Amino acid sequence: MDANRDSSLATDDELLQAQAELWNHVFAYTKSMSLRCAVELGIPDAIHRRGGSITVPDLVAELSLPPSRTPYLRRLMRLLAHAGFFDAGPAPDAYGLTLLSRLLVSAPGAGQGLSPFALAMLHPIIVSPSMSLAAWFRAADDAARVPFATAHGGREFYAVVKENPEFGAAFNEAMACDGRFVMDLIVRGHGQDLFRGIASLVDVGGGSGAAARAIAAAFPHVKCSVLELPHVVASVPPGDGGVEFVAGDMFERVPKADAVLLKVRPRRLPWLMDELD
Ligand SMILES: C[S@@+](CC[C@H](N)C(=O)[O-])C[C@H]1O[C@@H](n2cnc3c(N)ncnc32)[C@H](O)[C@@H]1O
Repeated sequence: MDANRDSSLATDDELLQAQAELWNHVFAYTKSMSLRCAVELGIPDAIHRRGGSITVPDLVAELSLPPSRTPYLRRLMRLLAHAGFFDAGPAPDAYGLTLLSRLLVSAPGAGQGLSPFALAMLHPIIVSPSMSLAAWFRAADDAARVPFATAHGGREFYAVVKENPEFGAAFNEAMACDGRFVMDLIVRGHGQDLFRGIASLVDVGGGSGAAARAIAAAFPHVKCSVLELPHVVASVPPGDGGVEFVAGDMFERVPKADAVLLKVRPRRLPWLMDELD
C-alpha cells in the first residue's frame, strides 16, 4: 500500500493491513522485553547445556521454574521463535538455538556471550527515560538537555553509571562483550592490514579493555593501553591481559601512541545523550 495515500481512498483490506502494521509497531516492545526475560532466565545457556534443543517442560525443569509456569513459558518461546531467536524444530513442543540465540550463549566456543549487552541496554535505567520523551519536548526549561537527565535527577549518563555500581557493572560488561565480539571479527578479517607498522595503540574510552586485549593477544608487538574514566579503571582487576590502563578524561589529555582507537556507537537512543556528551 502507498504509505502516503489518503486513508479515505483506501480499501477495507488496505485499512486492515495498515491496522496490523500499527499493532506491530505498538507491540514491538514485546520482542525486546521477551528477549530480556529469556536472557534473565538463562534460556539460551539452558538450551545449549541440553545439547542445542529442548522441550518446554524440560526447559521449565532445567530453569527450576514452577511447573505451573509451563504454558506461559510455551507462549514466551513461541513469541521468541517467531522473532527468530529460537527454532521451533520438527519435534513437537521443542525449541532449538538459532544463529541469533547463539550470540547470547555464554559458554566459550559455543556462543558469543552477548547476553550482557541485551541486559544492560534493556535495563530500566536506560529504558525508563523514553517514557518521558514527549514531556521533555514540551518542557520550557532548558536545564535538562536530554530526557535521561530529567529522569535521573539532572545527572548525565556517565554520572549515573558511576553512582550506581550494579548498573555500572552491567554497562561495562555490555561494552566489554560487544567490544570483544566486534574486535575479534575485525582482527580476524582485517587485522594484518589494519595494524601493520603500528607499535602502540590507545583505546580512548575503551571500557574494561576487552577490545584492546583482543588486539594485544592477536598482535603482541602492539603495546596497547586504555584511557578511561577513573572509576572504570578502578573497577578493572589489576594485571589483566597485557593492557595498560590510564585513568583520565579524553577531553583533557590522550596518551601518545601510534594509533588512537575511538569506538563509539551511533546515537540510536534520542533520550539518552546528546552530541555534547
Ligand atoms: C559507549 S562506551 C564504549 C566502550 C568501548 N569503546 C566500546 O566501544 O565497547 C564509552 C566509554 O567511554 C568512557 N568515557 C566516557 N566519557 C569519557 C571521558 N571523558 N574520558 C575517557 N573515557 C570516557 C565511558 O566510561 C565508557 O566506557
